Amino acid sequence: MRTAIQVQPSRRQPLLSVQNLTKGYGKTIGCQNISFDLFPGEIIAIVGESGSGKSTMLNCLSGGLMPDTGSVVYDLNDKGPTDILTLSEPERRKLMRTDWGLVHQNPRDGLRMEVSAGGNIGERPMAIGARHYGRIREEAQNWLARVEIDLRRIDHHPRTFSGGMQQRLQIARILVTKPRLVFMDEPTGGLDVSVQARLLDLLRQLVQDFAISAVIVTHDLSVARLLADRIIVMWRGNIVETGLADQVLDDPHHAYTQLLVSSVL
Ligand SMILES: Nc1ncnc2c1ncn2[C@@H]1O[C@H](COP(=O)(O)OP(=O)(O)OP(=O)(O)O)[C@@H](O)[C@H]1O
Repeated sequence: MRTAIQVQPSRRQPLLSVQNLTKGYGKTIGCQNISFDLFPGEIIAIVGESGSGKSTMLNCLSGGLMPDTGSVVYDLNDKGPTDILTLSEPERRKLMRTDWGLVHQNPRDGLRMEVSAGGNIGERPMAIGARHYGRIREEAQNWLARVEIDLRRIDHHPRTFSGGMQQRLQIARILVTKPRLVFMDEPTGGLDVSVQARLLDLLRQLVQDFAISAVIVTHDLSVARLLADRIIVMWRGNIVETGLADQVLDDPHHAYTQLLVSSVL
């Protein structure tokens, strides 16, 4: 597990504060009364079985879905704590391009498949004003090296890459602008076990190097153990347990968490 920044939470301002987030689909509960704070540099994993409400919650946080009730207060660089649900669509899009990033489970949803690997990495810097071609290309090369992709592939399209390479490229595409908050939806899902292990090592290194805060949705408890400082367990749309990652995994209190942990063992 990563070492959390050792500052008393009560003295720190949360980077993200989620209060009473609820989203239903007709009579079906998506997620209900979700509240938690995420502090700067912290990684939270949201775990739970299929249908427990993880994606609904992540989509409400990252702007893909409008919740029925609740607030998502983010400490904006220029304005300070602001409920992002009150931002206009262009303001939200700008936030997603700059201070936030979203890593999709399927890299095809996060990459532009008809654009070269270098072009994929250069897009976010260009969107926030980078114009010098040589510097953008150099930055793309640096990021390809960081995510262990052969620099000779810089002009190749991601569709010619393996699944693991595509996922690493998607991560480079997001992290190049050093977002303060990254949402990840099953970042290692759909990959072979050995490819998953390599990706997890890489992710752990990158979040440490760049002091990134992240909310990671995963049904894989080993991903949560390796990357997260804290774990939130969801069941039937509700949070049933939350705590330090090792605590939750080694000494689960709620019967559902106990079942989840024992099913992996
Ligand atoms: N678009 C939708 N329309 C109707 N019901 C939905 C929709 N999306 C999700 N649900 C329901 O909301 C509940 C939570 O689903 P959600 O996809 O958020 O769970 P999850 O934990 O992310 O599952 P998975 O890991 O399979 O993605 C489930 O009962 C699901 O059937």
